[in-house]
Amino acid sequence: MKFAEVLLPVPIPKSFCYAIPPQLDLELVVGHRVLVEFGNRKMYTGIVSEIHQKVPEKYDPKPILEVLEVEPSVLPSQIKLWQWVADYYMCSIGEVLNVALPSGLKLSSQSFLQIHPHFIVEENLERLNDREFTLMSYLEKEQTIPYTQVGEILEIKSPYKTIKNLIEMEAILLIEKIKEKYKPKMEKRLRLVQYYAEQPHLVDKLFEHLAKKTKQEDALLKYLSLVPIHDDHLLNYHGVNKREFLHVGRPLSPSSVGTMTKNGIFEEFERQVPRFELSAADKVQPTPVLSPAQQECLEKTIHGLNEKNVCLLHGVTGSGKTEIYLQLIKSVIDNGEQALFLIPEIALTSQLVRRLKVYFGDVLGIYHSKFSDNERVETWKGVQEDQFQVIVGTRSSIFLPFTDLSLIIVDEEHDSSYKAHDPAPRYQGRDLALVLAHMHHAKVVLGSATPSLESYYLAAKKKYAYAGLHERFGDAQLPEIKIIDIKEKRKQKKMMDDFSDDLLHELNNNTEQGYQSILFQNRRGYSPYVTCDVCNWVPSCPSCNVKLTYHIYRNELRCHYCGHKEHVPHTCVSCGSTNMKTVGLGTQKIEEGLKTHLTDIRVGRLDLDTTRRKHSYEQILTDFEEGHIDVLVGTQMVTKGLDFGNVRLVGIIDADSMLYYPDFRAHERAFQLLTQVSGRAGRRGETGTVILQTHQPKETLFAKVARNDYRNFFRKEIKDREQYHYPPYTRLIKLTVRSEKQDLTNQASEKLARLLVNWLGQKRILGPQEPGINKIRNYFLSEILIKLEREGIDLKKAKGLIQKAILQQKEEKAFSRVWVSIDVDPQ
Ligand SMILES: Nc1ncnc2c1ncn2[C@@H]1O[C@H](COP(=O)(O)OP(=O)(O)OP(=O)(O)O)[C@@H](O)[C@H]1O
Ligand SMILES: [Zn+2]
Repeated sequence: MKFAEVLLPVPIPKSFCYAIPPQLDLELVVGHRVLVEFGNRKMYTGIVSEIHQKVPEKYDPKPILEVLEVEPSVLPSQIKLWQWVADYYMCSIGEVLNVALPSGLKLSSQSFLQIHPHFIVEENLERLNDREFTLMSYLEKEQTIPYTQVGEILEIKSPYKTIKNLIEMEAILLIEKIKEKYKPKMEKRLRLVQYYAEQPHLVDKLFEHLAKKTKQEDALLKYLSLVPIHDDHLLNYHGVNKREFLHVGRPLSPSSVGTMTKNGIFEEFERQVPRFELSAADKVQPTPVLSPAQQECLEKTIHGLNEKNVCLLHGVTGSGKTEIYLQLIKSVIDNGEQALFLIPEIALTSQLVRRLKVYFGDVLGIYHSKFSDNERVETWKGVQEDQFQVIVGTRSSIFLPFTDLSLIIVDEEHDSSYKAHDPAPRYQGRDLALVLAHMHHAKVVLGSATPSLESYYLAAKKKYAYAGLHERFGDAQLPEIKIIDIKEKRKQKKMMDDFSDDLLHELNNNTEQGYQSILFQNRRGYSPYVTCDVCNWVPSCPSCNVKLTYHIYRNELRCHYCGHKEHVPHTCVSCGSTNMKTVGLGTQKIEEGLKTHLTDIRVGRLDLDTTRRKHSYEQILTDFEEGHIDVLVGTQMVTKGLDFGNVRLVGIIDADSMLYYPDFRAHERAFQLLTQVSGRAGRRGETGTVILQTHQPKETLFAKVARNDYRNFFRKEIKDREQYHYPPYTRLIKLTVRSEKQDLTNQASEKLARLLVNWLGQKRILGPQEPGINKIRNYFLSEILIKLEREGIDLKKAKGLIQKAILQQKEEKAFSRVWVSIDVDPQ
């Protein structure tokens, strides 16, 4: 008898043993998706992680019900990675599986039954017992029913036997019904019938024919101006988007165009809208020629990779790091191997994909959290079957089934969106990329204009190779950064609301000369709210301990943690006064202010509120790129890798708030953000300008940003980290204790902290303390921070003790409704 260890998507840190029925014995291998029963009548898709002959001692294993595929979807190397993630990030392998595997590959008790297409109930009445007959009649009526309903229909507890008989009889099929059906988006297009397109002289005849029908003539003219078939008749093949043809530019009469279609001049056809539209011909182009400085940097990188496997590519903003990545990826493709190009969450734009598609064509696959299940499964299969040699994707693409990975590029490696928060595993994509590479003997390039302190530290210690690129591509220079003293300006009455005279002047000037500008406002920790002018009462969220944020357009208050909304109160709940006023400074207020001070300027806004819908982020950037927006106001979103040649001015409304964020990374973040946003200015041709407004013009960090002096920034920051025992000198693990009662949370966290102090020592435990926001979604929170040394400590043992402490506490009855989440390397 053989057994299989099966991984299930449940938060229990182990695999589960199932018996392999004899008929499945030959086909089953590690990595297969199988259907199993778990708990009471629940069915799950599991992944076989091991096949063995050890008979379980304590229980009688249930059998595997089905093998769901011929070729396994998961590779043994992936299971190894999942296990690593579970161990390092202190969660169950089931939780990893849950994040790693696209939902399209996870069948669960939500599976469906359906009549086998060849089975006719009337002809088989004698073979069916009563129960089976009841179920089949039901199915004839309903077509498909969920597995979970079968018990109810038959009024029995465990319906599996009935189902199994019916499957064996080939009376029914078990199917995986995908919740979100993949519907390709179609568009209606229009083109000349091929007959005319191939013989342009006939088109001239056509004009004679249409001489008195001006509307039709008009339509034909417009078509020919859009699709110059006289130059190249092949252009006709793609035709034009029908709706745009009718309504964009000179409008046409739909009925005339309809007549022309009826008369066989135009023809309509449908085309699937590509997920990322390609503008150029779908031909693969040669990668760009590198400048001498880029070439040198490329050679240094290759040399570095050969020596150390990991290379930090530190290139100033606009230096053309992407072009260097392209060369590296190109040689991977030529060798017939795979490359993974990781980018931060928001940076996956059609701008970038278009750029890459042009060079790599069909071997480029895309993987994104915003894709539907089916799209993700498509990419998954494409990687496994070697259809894709290059994957560009966000952090979850680390979990794809690579067979022959030889290079990983982590672009903007400092970006905090590489870190996953909830749910577990709370992994750091950059760090995990290094682990994945190690498993595949692949190389890693970490690229950034503002490297994370950790990566630069390791490069300085010669653990990583280092390749610098200190100049911008072409003749472009780094922008000139002007520091403006807000306090001084106020004194001189030269502040108009939030704008200094210099900023308004530059904005005006820049726009008049036909250039574009970006205005950055870091809203984090400094958002607009409503307050009572008499008693200072501020409305807050009923379920979270936070102030509500004011949204000017809808004139309402919103909680940014749970989404709660309410009307702006007219009277103060606390003192009854009617003097309610708005305070604070968000992107919305900047946008409004700008419109009043510079009336002729077209302003756009890019932040969480304007980009909630699936394509709105793209849309705003396209509008900006096409010049429909003069000034783009935004949060951190405007800082990430945007490459617009026409931007010459960047304004930073208030640089100070970032410095005081209660986090040991505050200075690092501020340096990175300010440098990155400044780097959007003057990327081609004329040198850009940055106006940085602050109340502390003497702050040395700003001077370092202005001089682009990463090295001195690093020197000071790393000293502080060493002195106060923070990463990269230590490792942090953050525990968040959570319950519905404040007392209970406090008791539990204090007790847990005491236990940890006993086991790990006083100096390694900080807290418990209430976080700045101590109540979210009706749960009260408390945090414990554990600091572990980098060296000379048994990390595995320490983590084991932490887990044991949490478990031990959970077993106490008083704390059964307390939850503790673990965040290793919090960010
Ligand atoms: N060798 C080259 N040939 C042609 N164009 C280039 C070359 N190198 C860079 N460029 C152009 O210069 C601009 C900046 O390059 P890129 O976006 O790769 O910079 P980056 O280093 O990624 O900057 P950032 O860190 O600011 O995002 C791009 O528009 C790019 O197309
Ligand atoms: Zn809330």
